[in-house]
Amino acid sequence: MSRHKIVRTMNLADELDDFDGEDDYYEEDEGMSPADKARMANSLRQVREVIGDDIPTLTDGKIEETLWYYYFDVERTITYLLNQVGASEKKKQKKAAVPEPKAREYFTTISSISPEHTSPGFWDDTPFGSIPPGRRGELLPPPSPIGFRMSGLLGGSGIQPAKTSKLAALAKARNKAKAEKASDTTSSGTSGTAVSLLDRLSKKKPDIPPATRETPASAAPTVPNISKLEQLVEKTTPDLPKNEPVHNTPSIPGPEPDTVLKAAPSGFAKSMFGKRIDETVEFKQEVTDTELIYFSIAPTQKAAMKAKQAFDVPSPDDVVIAAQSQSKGISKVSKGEKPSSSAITSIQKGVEALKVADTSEKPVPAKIPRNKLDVVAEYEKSKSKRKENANLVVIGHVDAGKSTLMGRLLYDSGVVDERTIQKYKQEAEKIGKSSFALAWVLDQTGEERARGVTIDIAVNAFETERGRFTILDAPGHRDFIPNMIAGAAQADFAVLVIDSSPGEFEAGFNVRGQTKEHALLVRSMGVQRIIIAVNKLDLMHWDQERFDEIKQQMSQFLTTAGFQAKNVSFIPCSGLTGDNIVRKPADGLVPWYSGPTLVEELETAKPVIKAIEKPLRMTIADVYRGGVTNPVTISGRIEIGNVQVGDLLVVVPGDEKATVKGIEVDNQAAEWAVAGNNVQLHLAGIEMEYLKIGDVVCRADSPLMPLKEFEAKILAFESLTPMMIDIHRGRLNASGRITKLVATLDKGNGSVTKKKPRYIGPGSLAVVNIAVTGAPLPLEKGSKIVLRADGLTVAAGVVE
Ligand SMILES: Nc1nc2c(ncn2[C@@H]2O[C@H](COP(=O)(O)OP(=O)(O)OP(=O)(O)O)[C@@H](O)[C@H]2O)c(=O)[nH]1
Repeated sequence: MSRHKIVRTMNLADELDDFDGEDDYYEEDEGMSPADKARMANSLRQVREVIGDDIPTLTDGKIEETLWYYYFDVERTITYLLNQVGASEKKKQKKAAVPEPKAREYFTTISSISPEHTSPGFWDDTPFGSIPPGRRGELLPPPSPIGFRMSGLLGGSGIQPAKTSKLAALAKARNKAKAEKASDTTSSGTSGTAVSLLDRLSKKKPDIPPATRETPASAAPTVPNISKLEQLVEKTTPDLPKNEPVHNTPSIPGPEPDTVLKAAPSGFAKSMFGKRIDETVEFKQEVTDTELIYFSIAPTQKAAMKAKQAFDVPSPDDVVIAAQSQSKGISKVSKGEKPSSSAITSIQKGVEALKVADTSEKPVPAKIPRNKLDVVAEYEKSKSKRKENANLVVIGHVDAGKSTLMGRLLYDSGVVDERTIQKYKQEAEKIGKSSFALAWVLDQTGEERARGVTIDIAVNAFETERGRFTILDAPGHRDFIPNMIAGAAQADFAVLVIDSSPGEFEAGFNVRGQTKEHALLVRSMGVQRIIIAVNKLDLMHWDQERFDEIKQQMSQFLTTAGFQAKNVSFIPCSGLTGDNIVRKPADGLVPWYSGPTLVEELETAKPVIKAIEKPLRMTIADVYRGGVTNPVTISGRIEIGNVQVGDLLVVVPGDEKATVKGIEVDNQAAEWAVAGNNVQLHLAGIEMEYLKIGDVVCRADSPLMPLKEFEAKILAFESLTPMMIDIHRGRLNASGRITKLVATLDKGNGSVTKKKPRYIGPGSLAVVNIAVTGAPLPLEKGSKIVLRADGLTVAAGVVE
């Protein structure tokens, strides 16, 4: 799988180390960067100007901590402090008059605090995020918690636990259950805790057995280094004929030159999807001209070159897709052949259909009953008449401006009208969040609006002359990563939004930020094309240096994360002002930029070719009652295959069947739909309770067989041991356990480097055995999965 080219030929840990720079990691321990400090001083002054001495006990430290929590958002900090801390002061004063038992206890604690620590200088000697243990228990509980993590922020004692969203509460409950299970596990000799790769890098590296230790990389290469390397790679990589695709089966006529891929699967691809060599073999490295250069340059440069080279060849996904496109030609040739269906059970056929990377086998042509349409032929006929649909997932660190940017895009492209925006503005002003009016186009729930964060994926669509785009606005907050994974699983490409304002890019890019995790995740889910929207440049007076600085750091990281340079582009923009989103910036505003707007860039991104001939697979994203005529409706994106009115479907897990009564593609009634379409299927003959979000619908004659236990080839992002995990596949999210570490594999050729390892290090490719805790899951060979533990994404991989 191409996504795992992330670390195809390199040590991911070392690469992250290189590109983060040591400073990033020590930053966590040593406090804020100079830029953060300057921003903090400025923001503190602004807050003080507004609040003055209204809240006598409000220390600069508390303001600073709140500012830090809100990433220097002065408006939100003031709102919070006035509403919450101010209110608590008043309550405290009232309570002091008639102390109740609880309040007395509370004041006893306070009175025991040494005088120097109760003064406004309480925080003066305290670095952010590093409260001396002696002072921790002495902080005031938040009187009226405002939501997730607030009690943590203000050192809440738990007297009044923070209100959490349903999602957060669920996550909390799950984590608690997981922790309990993990402690059971630990007592039986296995560790349930994932050691964060980033933590590992930020601190002392643990002792790694010599056999698995990899060469540490040196300092981060600079952009000039990269471009020199790119030139070297270009010089030394044999030229592939630009319009001549290289296929595994060269005799089969291929698809259009611009839609096919240009080389055989890479070594890592073969490792990820090919057969495992079950012997511990000696790995003889093929030495090419390019390899020879590697040996004469620094390890980091070598890694960067390898990454570039790795992603300049087609991914295994691409190879499969190309082969699948070819299969149209094959089916024409072999139409007269007798299908061997009698010998193969329908389940096997389903699994066979998803067989990855074996493109030499001729697929058995689907038998089309007399009264049924040949959907593939219909699709071919209709192609020229309809606009291609592409799904784009919008990702990025919390508050980077994703929703605002997409709200702006929908507004400026006419999807949302002036009246609606005005209404949102007024409503937002009422609750003191006027700057969020555009974001409200996407953040529709009360909770999202009140908290100013996106929780679930918002789906919207807009059209340009060239194409139709479905936007999946993913939440940036780390608590909602599972929702973000669900969005990424349905995406053709990604828009990564970066906040360019001082300290914000750094906050998103460092260890705790979501910029890197999101980028790695979307790549892991198979997304190849990424557009970086360098946002909020209005706050930076459209400073070219800042844009270049972000571009340089991001390019280096994205190359390491497995994106080919040609699939990465950077757009300077401001979602709030709308400059360079749909319309060009005003004359003279950005003199140094003459490139495309964000929408123009989106139009150049081609949707991924889908396997439409294969048996149907669609994960249910939503289930609802559609009225008298359409009693039960499911929605989702068809991942593989096609569907037509009259098809008999089966819902997996389980064997409940339903007939397709009607289809809507992009809200338009249709007779059929193919992979890549966002659809609503109106079903007959099934009750709603048999349809669950995350279930997979298949054609009844080609179902998949749910799995209770399976082997997966995974790329570890964190250290893994036999441990409790959450298994994610799009909307599906279930708990399970890594029961066995089967082997670690060589990333170059897939051979086993170590059988039954004691642990799997970050950046390693490995085979593990996974047992599902509850009911079997609708997974099959080739299903892409993400594994999470303790709130971290610990691995991504593919079911073997
Ligand atoms: N000056 C300026 N502010 C912006 C811009 N884009 C967004 N903002 C502000 O940044 C804040 C956060 O914006 P959102 O759009 O909610 O951010 P988000 O990334 O969608 O947030 P989550 O979905 O919760 O992660 C709001 O106050 C916006 O008004 C911009 O281009 N310029």
